[in-house]
Amino acid sequence: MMDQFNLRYSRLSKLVLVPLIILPLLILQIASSDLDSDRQSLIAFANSVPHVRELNWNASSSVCSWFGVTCASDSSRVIALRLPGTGLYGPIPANTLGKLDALRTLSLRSNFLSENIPADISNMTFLENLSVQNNNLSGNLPISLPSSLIVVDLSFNSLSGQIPDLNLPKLKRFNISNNNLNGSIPNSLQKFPNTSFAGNSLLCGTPLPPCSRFFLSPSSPPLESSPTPSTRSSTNNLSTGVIIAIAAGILTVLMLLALFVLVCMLRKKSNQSNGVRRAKEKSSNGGRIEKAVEKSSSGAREAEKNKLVFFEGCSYNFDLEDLLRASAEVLGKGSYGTAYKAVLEDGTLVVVKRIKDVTIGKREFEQQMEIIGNIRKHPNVLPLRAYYHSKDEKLLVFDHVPTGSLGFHLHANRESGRTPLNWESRVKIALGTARGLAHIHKEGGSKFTHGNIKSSNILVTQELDTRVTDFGLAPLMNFPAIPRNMVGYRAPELIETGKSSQKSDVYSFGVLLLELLTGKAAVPSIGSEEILDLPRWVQSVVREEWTAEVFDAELMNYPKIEDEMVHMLQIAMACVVKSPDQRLKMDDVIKMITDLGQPDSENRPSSEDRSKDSTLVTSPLEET
Ligand SMILES: Nc1ncnc2c1ncn2[C@@H]1O[C@H](COP(=O)(O)OP(=O)(O)OP(=O)(O)O)[C@@H](O)[C@H]1O
Repeated sequence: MMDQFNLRYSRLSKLVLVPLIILPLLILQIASSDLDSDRQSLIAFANSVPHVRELNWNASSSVCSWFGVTCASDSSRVIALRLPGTGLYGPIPANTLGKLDALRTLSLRSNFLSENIPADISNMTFLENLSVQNNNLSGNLPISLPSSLIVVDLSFNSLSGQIPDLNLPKLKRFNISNNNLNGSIPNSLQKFPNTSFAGNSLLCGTPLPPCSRFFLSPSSPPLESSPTPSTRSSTNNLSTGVIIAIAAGILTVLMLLALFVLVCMLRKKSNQSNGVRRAKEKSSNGGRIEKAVEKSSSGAREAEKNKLVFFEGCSYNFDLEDLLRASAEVLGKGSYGTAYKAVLEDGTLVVVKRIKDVTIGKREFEQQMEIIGNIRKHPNVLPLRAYYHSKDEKLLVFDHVPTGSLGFHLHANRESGRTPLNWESRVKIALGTARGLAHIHKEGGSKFTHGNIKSSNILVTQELDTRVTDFGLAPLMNFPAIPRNMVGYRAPELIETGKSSQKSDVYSFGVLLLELLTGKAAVPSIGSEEILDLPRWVQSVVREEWTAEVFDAELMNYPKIEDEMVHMLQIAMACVVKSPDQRLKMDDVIKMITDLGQPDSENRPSSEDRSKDSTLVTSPLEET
């Protein structure tokens, strides 16, 4: 009896107890293998995507404690990955992040990620928040995104093609502004404001202006492609009288247009001659600036026939004779000629640039001077005060900035215990330069370029206010008009074609930012190391993960600036992207530098946010 009971008991215990013990173990094992697979995916991602900031994803520590990683409360899966502003470079490889199929939040904003958004993102069937704004992502949008998405931010990338009719029923926030998208906005996304789509010049339809027939919404009814029979017949039935009337109308409009253009041209010409004040001509020789001018030419004799041309708003009261009598000290020899500090007899101090190798004629020279001189006043731009043109001499007159150039402050006397340019000053100079350059671009017109952005052309006042100088001179020389002294600042397409553009100016500006960050010169100069290709050098250092070596040793003593430096590095690298169209625009640069160091809850989590309890799951609407 007892034996029978024992037998039954042992069978029962096998039936009940074994599953009771084994099942949880099995569940645990499955859970741990899921977490292990998440770990593998993250490691594969980190191994194939270079990054400026170290991630500290050690195989020995728990994946749930890794930087930027958040796990579910039972530590079974990775549910959030937040790596904003980490300096991630290059494409997001397929089969890495796409395998994190329990992810709810993916935030990779403000990096340098490029190429397509991988299609396997659609495997993340729980994804609620996708924030990849401020990268260089390109190509078409994936045709399907997880239907669980609540927040999608893809703004400030280079995405192109049409927006597919995505099935995102839960979507509450959507931003795809500032890309290269075209076509019409699908019906399902038309409920979002126009700021969600702005900055895509070829995008149309509600909430943007209506589409032409070439850009139909994937979900809107097709437009009639051919005229209706009634319109066709009415066209065919136009009487000869009507046709003659239309022809006469067109002819009148054309004549009026021609008249209008003629009047405009005459007006412009008279404005130009009124826009300048010509200085009184005197005829006297001898003076030290004149000696510099006279050496090789009959400049002084020519001067008698020519005039010093001042621009409006200039308060100088001297003439060519005064200038020629001024004492002169050479400031330096540049790509366009020699710059002198000239002290006039009444004590007025100016800088005179003697331009050589001008290959264009007088009229073209004057036209270019008019464009430069008429750029309106701006606190960050050094205005051209006057110019002089004769057969043998070409002179430009500027205000003197006694405190010298950024190049001087950054590179001179490094070894001799000087007071280094601190981080705050560097940010102020970067911002001033960006503002000055943006103003020059706007005022000069879309074809007008600075053409010679480099640290010796960024003058810095006592108060660290920036004055951008030496702009618009490249067209005075014939093709290829690339200043010799700007080797390390030249954009790849400028080297190739010899033509500067506003985009090649952005590239040079990016190199200037790298110069501010690294303290290394982009042109060979006395007392500085010869690193001529700063973008390439920085990229190689970042790739090898020697991040700390990128930054100027002089900056290392300032506390709590690492975040700002990394962010500035990102701005710089987004200016020196190889493809001109993918470079930042100066207005965006200004905004980004202005935002530097501001607590940016919308765009940047603070370090406290990053170290939050890994089990804390916040609403995706709050955690972009
Ligand atoms: N208005 C100014 N006030 C004070 N220093 C100036 C002024 N303009 C130029 N300089 C300084 O004079 C030196 C020579 O200037 P210059 O513009 O001729 O040559 P560069 O800047 O070295 O090269 P590039 O001619 O290619 O621009 C530079 O160190 C420059 O910073």
